[in-house]
Order: sequence, then structure tokens, then C-alpha cells
Amino acid sequence: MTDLVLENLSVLRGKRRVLQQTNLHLHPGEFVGLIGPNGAGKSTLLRAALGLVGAEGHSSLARLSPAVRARIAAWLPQAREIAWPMPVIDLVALAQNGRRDAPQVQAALARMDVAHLAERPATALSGGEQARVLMARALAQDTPILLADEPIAGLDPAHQIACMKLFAARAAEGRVVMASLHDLGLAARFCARIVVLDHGQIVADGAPEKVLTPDLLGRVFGIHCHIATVEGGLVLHPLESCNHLTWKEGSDAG
Ligand SMILES: Nc1ncnc2c1ncn2[C@@H]1O[C@H](COP(=O)(O)OP(=O)(O)OP(=O)(O)O)[C@@H](O)[C@H]1O
Repeated sequence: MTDLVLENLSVLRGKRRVLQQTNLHLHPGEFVGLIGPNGAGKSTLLRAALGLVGAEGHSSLARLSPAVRARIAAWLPQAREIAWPMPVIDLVALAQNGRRDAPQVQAALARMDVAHLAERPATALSGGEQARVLMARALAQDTPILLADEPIAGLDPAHQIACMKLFAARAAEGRVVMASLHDLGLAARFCARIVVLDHGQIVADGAPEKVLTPDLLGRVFGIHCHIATVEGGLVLHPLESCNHLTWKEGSDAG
């Protein structure tokens, strides 16, 4: 059981402070959705938490040696690039010192629905398939903390839902799972806790029904949403942008 603790974590890019004095305590068992508009600082927060960008302040992961950190935290970056045409199973097995038959490798291939692709070159897959393979590698690390930057981007709806359910299940096993997400509906439905970032600052943190109010969605995202509470959680569906993001029809059509 491992907590993730950030204290006064700040990141400077040039003269701009793109992450400001961030305090966050994530507990084992939590599936946290990190949301915010483009440029809000979600990737920066995740990278600073892992010690991958220079930051002021404290993260419980950042000062660990890479070898120790790799045993504690798995990381799925936003960029999904696979450079080498190695078989999918060997790419996933890198998470377990190359052991193809490790149970974590077999389980991760099955959970991300890529077992049937195991012998295919990882570079010869579709974008969504590659994303699932890289997610499988992160899962195969079998760490108490999993940080994922837009893990469901590019997945079809069935795999998006399966992935969100899987994250919730990993958290229920006693792990910390935090994922940046742009799909507010899926975040509302599957995350027990939502952290909202805007201009490098946490502006809300709590249960989806407390955080995802019409006021916050208008202020931070500039959207009107349909929000309903149903058995099993919140349903949230963006309907309309309510400010500067309304482009004029035909103004820039190619
Ligand atoms: N290498 C960089 N150099 C300078 N500024 C950067 C760099 N990377 C990111 N930024 C800036 O830092 C801010 C936060 O970026 P970040 O990538 O963390 O946002 P994000 O919330 O993950 O956005 P998105 O939803 O678009 O992925 C943005 O204003 C961005 O322009």
C-alpha cells in the first residue's frame, strides 16, 4: 500500500509557472480522474509527480532512484510511440525483465484485449491497438501506483469503458490510479474522485457529484452539460460551448 503525496509542487516553463503550489494526497484504493482544459497542466502535474520534469516542492516519487520508482509507479505517457518492430509480447514483457511467461504479462495482454496480437510486430498495429499494448506494458509492471496521461484517447467506446472499469478494479485492489481524461462523462461515471486543474492550479477536488457542477463546467471548461444522477452514479453529457469557443460557421472552411 503506497500513498502518493505532492506538497507545494510547482513547475516553471521559461518565466511561466505552469503548475502552481500543488498539494495532493492520493490514497490506496482511489481511482482519481485528473481533468482540465487543454494546457491546464495535467501532463505537467503527472510528470512532475514522477520526477520527469524539474519542479520545486516535494513529490513522494520524484527523489526515488529510477529502479525503485519503476517498482512503485507505472507511467503511461500521452505520446504513444513504439520505435522498434518487436513482437507485442516482448514489448509487454519488458515490464517483467523480458519474461514472456510471467503471469503479469499474460494477465495484462488479456486485460487489454491484445493477447491475439502477441506475436505481431508492435509497430504494425493500429493507433488504438498500440495504445492498448502500451497500457498492457504499464499494467504488467504490477505497481502500487499507476499514472496515465489520457489513457483512453484513441480507443473505441467499448475499449474505453473496459479500460475505465479496469482502472477502477485496480484501484479497488488497493492501488493508487490517477488518469488525465478529457471524456468528462466517463470520468464522472468511473472515477470516485475528480481533481480539476485550471491554469496550473487545482480548483476543485472531490466526488464527481460535488465537483462537476454546472457552474464549474461553465467556468473552467466553457461548456453547458446535461447532468443527471442515475443509479450507480452521475451521467454527464457536454451539450454546447458557452463562450469564446463558438466558431463562426463557414468562417474557416477548407
Ligand atoms: N516543453 C514546454 N515548454 C514550454 N511550455 C510548455 C512545455 N510543455 C508544456 N508547456 C506549457 O505548459 C502548460 C501546461 O501544459 P500541459 O501539457 O501540462 O497541459 P495539459 O493540461 O496536459 O494539456 P492537454 O490537455 O492539451 O494535453 C501549457 O501552457 C503548455 O503550453
